Formats: sequence, C-alpha cells, structure tokens
Amino acid sequence: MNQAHSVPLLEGHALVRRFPGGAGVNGIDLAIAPGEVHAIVGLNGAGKTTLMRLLLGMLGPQSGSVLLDGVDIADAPPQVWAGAGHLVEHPLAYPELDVRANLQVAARLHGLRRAAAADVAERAIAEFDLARYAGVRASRLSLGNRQRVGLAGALQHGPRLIVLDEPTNALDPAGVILLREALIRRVGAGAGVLVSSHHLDEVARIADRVTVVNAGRVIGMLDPGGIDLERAFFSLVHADDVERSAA
Ligand SMILES: Nc1ncnc2c1ncn2[C@@H]1O[C@H](COP(=O)(O)OP(=O)(O)OP(=O)(O)O)[C@@H](O)[C@H]1O
Repeated sequence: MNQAHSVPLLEGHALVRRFPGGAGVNGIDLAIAPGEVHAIVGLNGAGKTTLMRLLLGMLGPQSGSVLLDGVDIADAPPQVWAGAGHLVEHPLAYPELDVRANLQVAARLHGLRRAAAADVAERAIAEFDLARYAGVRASRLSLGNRQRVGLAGALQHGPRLIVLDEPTNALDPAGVILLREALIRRVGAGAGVLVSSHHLDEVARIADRVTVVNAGRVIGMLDPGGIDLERAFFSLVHADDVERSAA
C-alpha cells in the first residue's frame, strides 16, 4: 500500500447523473491509482453506488467522462475491461449453476481460456474458503456465501483495477478477514482498489485514501490513520448539510 502512482488506473472527471428529484451524482472527480485502496464513504443515498456504476460504464453520465487506463471508457477495448474486476449490485450471474461453474464462467468472461479458467476458479474456491460449497447451486447459498462467490468471481482473474460496492455486507468476520487479505495481496502486487463501505473500522484498516461523499458530491477526505474516524465523518457530513440548507 501507499505507493500511489501518478498515472491513475481509472479517473472520473466532473461526473454528473441526476435522477428525478435531484438525487444522484452532482459533479465528482475521483481517481484510483495502482497500489492503493481508495475508499468512499457516505450515508445511505449519498451516491456511492451511482458513482461506481458511472465509473464502470454501467450507467451513462449526463456530463463528465471516465478514463480507464487513460482511454475514454466509450473507446476502451475488451482487453482493457478484462483487466478490471468489480462487484457492484449483482453478486451472481447464474443462480442455477453451482459455485465452481459460476466461477469458471466468470473467468471465461474475463478472457481466460478453459483450462486457465478452471485453474483460477479452484484457487478462488480455496482463497474464499468455498470448498464445501463448490458443487452447490448458487441460488441455494446463504447471503454471505453468495457474497463470497461474487467477490471470488470479481478477484480471481488477477484484475489490476478492482471496484467493490459495500463488499463486507453480509460477510461473517472470517469472510471480512479473507477479503481484507485478498485485497492486501493484490494491492501489494500493484492493483488499485476502489471500495465503498459503511464500516469505518474496516476502512481504517485497509484504505490509503478515504473520500467522503454527501448528496452526490465529494465533501472531504478522512485520514485512515486518524483517531476518531466516526466523529470526523459526521462532522464533515453535518457541516455540509448545514451549508446546503443555508444555500
Ligand atoms: N435509477 C434510479 N432512479 C431514481 N433514483 C435513483 C436511481 N438510482 C439511484 N437513485 C437515487 O440516487 C441516490 C443515490 O443512490 P446510491 O444508490 O448511489 O446511494 P449509496 O450512497 O450507494 O447509498 P447506500 O449506502 O444506501 O447504498 C438515492 O437517493 C437513490 O434513491
């Protein structure tokens, strides 16, 4: 960690996507560098998921742009996308397939050949402690195990860019540790991670940078090594709410 590089893996510039009623993303700049964990935190409805969907091209911006490896995502070829891994919104593609098959399909969709896909899927099963469930249909899994499979599928192909929306939701404490270690390994090897979370303790453990989002805008940064992250978070949000209500 802490080896932030000058060329970002992913950059969002002046991103705007307002939904009817005004909520959404109201002009955000954000970058993810190789070798860093960049966390975004914010209250429910702050715009974190919308921002991630914009950054991944799952949702088009009304204005602004996104560069992936320096290339506008509208022009990024499939091999550039193959170097990304994300888990935003839907943990599983194929509920009727078993865990092993789901992971193999996910690896194939990231451009791996059949034998390599089978190989990475076995390693992912081991990494996320899913051996007991490898032959179980995904639709029969508990929420937490489904989340483990989704994370394994997002990380198994060795992406350089990792984007995870609230990845610790539904995970048990063992799953939280497995994920933390999996991310630390990848960041140590040069990957860049964007992660949203409501768990400030976990954010403090893994993040190099923490961006606070409120009402669709970036309102400040938190120091992950700071002593009272919760207090710092609420004071930023409160100050922003007061400022907006006075405007
Ligand atoms: N498709 C949509 N149509 C209308 N409003 C939407 C749509 N998607 C999101 N919103 C609204 O945009 C705002 C931001 O939602 P978003 O899911 O990005 O927040 P979030 O920060 O991820 O919240 P949470 O912490 O609850 O997951 C919310 O008020 C939400 O209701």
